[in-house]
Amino acid sequence: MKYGLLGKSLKHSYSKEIHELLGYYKYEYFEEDDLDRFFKRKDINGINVTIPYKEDVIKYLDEMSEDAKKIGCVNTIKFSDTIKGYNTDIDGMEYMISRIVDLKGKEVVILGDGATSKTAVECAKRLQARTIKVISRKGEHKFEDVHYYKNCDVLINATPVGMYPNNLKSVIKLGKIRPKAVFDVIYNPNKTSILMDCDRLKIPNDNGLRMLVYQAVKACEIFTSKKIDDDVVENIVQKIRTKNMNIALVGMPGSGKSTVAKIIAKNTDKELVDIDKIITERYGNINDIFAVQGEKYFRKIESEVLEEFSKEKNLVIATGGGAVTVKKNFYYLHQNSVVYWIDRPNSKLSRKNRPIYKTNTMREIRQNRNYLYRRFSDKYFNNYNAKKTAKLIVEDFNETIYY
Ligand SMILES: Nc1ncnc2c1ncn2[C@@H]1O[C@H](COP(=O)(O)OP(=O)(O)O)[C@@H](O)[C@H]1O
Ligand SMILES: O=C(O)C1=C[C@@H](OP(=O)(O)O)[C@@H](O)[C@H](O)C1
Ligand SMILES: [Mg+2]
Repeated sequence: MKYGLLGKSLKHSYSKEIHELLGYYKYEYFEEDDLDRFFKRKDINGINVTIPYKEDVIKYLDEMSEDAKKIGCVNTIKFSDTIKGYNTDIDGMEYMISRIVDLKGKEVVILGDGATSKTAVECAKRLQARTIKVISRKGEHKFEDVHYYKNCDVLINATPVGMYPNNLKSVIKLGKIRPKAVFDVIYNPNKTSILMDCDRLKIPNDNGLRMLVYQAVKACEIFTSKKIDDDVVENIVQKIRTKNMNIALVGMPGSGKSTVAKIIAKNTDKELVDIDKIITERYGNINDIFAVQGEKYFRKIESEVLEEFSKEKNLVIATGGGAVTVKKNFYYLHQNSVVYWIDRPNSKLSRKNRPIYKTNTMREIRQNRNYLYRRFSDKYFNNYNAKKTAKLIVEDFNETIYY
């Protein structure tokens, strides 16, 4: 019995993890250049199909489901007496959307015109949207004209722009359009720049993880002829988020970020990334950097290191106390992290080896930064006792990533 995913570059896929959590079979990755060769294999029972083969596989099929025919894309194939293609992406998309908004009678704008966009169009039709506009780079309606649809109800990003490792790229700016709900089929990073802007503007949104898990569950049902509960979907979504998302700490210099982050890493399977430590390893002592090249240069390299690490997964990130003074660091951090502000009273803050306290008093720093710590963080904890703080943060993280 062989099950797996057919595609070209599958390093970052979550499919193996999802299917194996379902527990019915082992799941392999088939990275193939030659589809003729693959479809000659006799040992395959079921596969999922991903970029770039969702249309290319059609010629090898004996039958197709109605949805697959309508969309013209196949993401699931069952091999029995015949080879039958299905599209369960559309079911995943329906699940993702319908948890948040009823599409009936709504004006929908879809970004992109590739395979996922075709799925989104059929999904919007199935859910009885009033109007469906596809905008793309080269099509009839263009990304730069997105402002024509300023008052649309629902926006769906069906492009891969902004997907890891090209984090924070986006085909449109949300300011030009004010939908009432937004969906992004991307799930790595957890939040694309569009979704972070939605959070800021309190626009309901979801990323593509639920769609991904749900399409896998529907594929599994096809493979095994078993019915799987929606609870299982939510359970897997939570497990993947717990494993993939980061915990990031911000707060005053000397408030215990490095200490608490170390304890969290010890007590979870998350890897510790102390931004100051990496800067020291790469560029030398932080006191010397402040003394020789100055604070501005330090902020530049701090941002670069933060950008590099904060798009990775399953980390505990201890930031330096001044990370909040650079605006773009907000986006670096929030794409994959729940951000915690930890604090201690001024009298308890450590000054040792902290060049920032040479040029500014503690009061000044607090005055300049407290509102930034508040703005940057999702939650606040008084770091009264480092072990306790670490424990409370992990508990909170496990609860809050479930949304
Ligand atoms: N809750 C706490 N109680 C007492 N000392 C603490 C606590 N948290 C951290 N410390 C101590 O404070 C100092 C600064 O901690 P550190 O983790 O380096 O802070 P930051 O990374 O925020 O600058 C260290 O000596 C650390 O052991
Ligand atoms: O607050 C700041 O401006 C700084 C805090 C330090 O990190 P800690 O907060 O870990 O002390 C370190 O990044 C650097 O000395 C600058
Ligand atoms: Mg530190």
